[in-house]
Amino acid sequence: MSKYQHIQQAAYEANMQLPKLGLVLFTFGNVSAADRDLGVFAIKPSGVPYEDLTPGKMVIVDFDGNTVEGKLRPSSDTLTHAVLYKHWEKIGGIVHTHSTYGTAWAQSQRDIPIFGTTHADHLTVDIPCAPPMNDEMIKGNYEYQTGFQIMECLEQKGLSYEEVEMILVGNHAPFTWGKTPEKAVYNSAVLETVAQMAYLTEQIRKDVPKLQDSLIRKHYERKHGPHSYYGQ
Ligand SMILES: O=C(CO)[C@@H](O)[C@@H](O)COP(=O)(O)O
Repeated sequence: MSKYQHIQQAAYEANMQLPKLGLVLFTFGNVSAADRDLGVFAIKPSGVPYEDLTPGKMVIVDFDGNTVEGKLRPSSDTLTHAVLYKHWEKIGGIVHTHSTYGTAWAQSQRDIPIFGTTHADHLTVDIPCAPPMNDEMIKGNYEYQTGFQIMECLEQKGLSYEEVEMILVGNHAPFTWGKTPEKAVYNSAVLETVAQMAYLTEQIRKDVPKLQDSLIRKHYERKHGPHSYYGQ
């Protein structure tokens, strides 16, 4: 019996939500669940179809990206997860998907504008898109660099990872996180829904005005409590 079975079970259950929510195809994407006291996380094995997953197949990795337990190769995005767990002390779950609308916005290298209250219920700002990697970063370790691409984008925009729990990585796809893997999965579904609504909104009308700050504040604080607004 693995001493990590609690996070293997949590990672397995969260991974199985992705195909159920229509957020992944075949073996795209991955979810991890961390135990911060043990300094490790359980992550989906690379290239394994969701229908073949079991809790025991989740690979245990430390926050430096070293495999601690497991026979299978951890996800190819493991180092991105490791960088974020190492630098963001309050997160316990990370999701990466190639969900259609979120990935289309990431490929367009655009932030997803805040057009409506559905978006404002979850964030008070546009969903950020990290600029694509430069040649220098690409020469390095791609997945390791993606973690820094994500952190640097939030930092440059003056955003906190505890308030904005989702991002698009330019030319790649969405990453989301949260205190738990369940919250990270929830955030991935919210991102995909908001991405689809924003795309369709721009199809209906090109010059769409963004939601006014007063309504963003009203909606966000109604859901998250007074003085929780952090928009720009
Ligand atoms: O981002 C990508 C590929 O661009 C990965 O999420 C996707 O192919 C899944 O890879 P893994 O099976 O997790 O190694």
